[in-house]
Amino acid sequence: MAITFSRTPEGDIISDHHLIAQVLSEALTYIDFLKGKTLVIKLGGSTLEHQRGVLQDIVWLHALGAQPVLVHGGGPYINEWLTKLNLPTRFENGLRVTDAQTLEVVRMVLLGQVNQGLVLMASQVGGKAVGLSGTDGGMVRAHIADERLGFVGEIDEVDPAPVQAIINEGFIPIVAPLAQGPDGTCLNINADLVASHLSGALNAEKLIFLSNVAGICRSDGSLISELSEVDARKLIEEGVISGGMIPKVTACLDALAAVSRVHIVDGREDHVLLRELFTDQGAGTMIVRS
Ligand SMILES: Nc1ncnc2c1ncn2[C@@H]1O[C@H](COP(=O)(O)OP(=O)(O)O)[C@@H](O)[C@H]1O
Ligand SMILES: CC(=O)N[C@@H](CCC(=O)OP(=O)(O)O)C(=O)O
Repeated sequence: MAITFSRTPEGDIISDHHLIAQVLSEALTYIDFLKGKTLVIKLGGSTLEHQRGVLQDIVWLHALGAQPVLVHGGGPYINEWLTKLNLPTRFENGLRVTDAQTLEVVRMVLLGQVNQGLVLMASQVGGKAVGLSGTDGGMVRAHIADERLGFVGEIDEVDPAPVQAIINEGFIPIVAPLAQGPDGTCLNINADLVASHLSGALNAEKLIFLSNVAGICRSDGSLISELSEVDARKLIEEGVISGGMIPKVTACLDALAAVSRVHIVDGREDHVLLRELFTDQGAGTMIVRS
């Protein structure tokens, strides 16, 4: 193999071999640290078209000894099916207004289409995944908090046992955001909130949101690399954080009670998970306790 040479920003000449050794030694510390640690990764519906690359990284993380748990959304896919069926799409503060007919579509799309598609894709990239939703084993229990939103749940509790059993058997759990209501009904839950509650219940090391933006941005579009709880609430009040970013940031803030590292990163970027987890500089926006 031919060795090529390049210059560092400081002007020093280094070889490819030198670079590879540098990257590996930086990564090895993180690889060692993440062994046996639970990582909850939320893949937004906005980013599902990049699922192959994301799943490849997740399968590698699993092979390296970490315990990744994937929670997925599917908002745009639900919208697409509602349009095909001539049903309306309506959101209030980033949450879907869900009547009985909409709930049927939500269940079919999230479980029948998105969840199963992810499980099959994980297998295509060499992993073994098991798909489930919050209704399985009564994992996510919720109640209707606001009648105006219809069958949308507010989470009461999460029992991590079904996901933990899947992890213990050596599989990667892939979770759809549905919940059991008080009388055994099915409720629609925003996937960001499921990811946040599940990360707390699993005592996860990290919670990472993959979305279709570089991270949280200011009103001029520039990226905020670190955001405190107080500033996050201010940006929501000012309307700088809006739409689907509201439940995401709310979920991040809720998670901070139990999980010390919460990130929002750009799921469209190749290997963003590996960059976030295995390099010193990280990626996207990190939300920190005030
Ligand atoms: N301050 C902000 N910074 C970045 N994105 C924002 C902000 N406010 C609103 N958004 C919107 O939030 C969207 C991400 O939320 P959402 O569409 O629900 O994604 P996902 O499907 O990944 O959960 C972005 O595409 C962007 O349009
Ligand atoms: C109550 C509520 O809003 N549920 C979401 C569930 C899917 C989701 O969260 O998908 P994203 O990650 O793509 O936003 C919905 O019906 O769209």
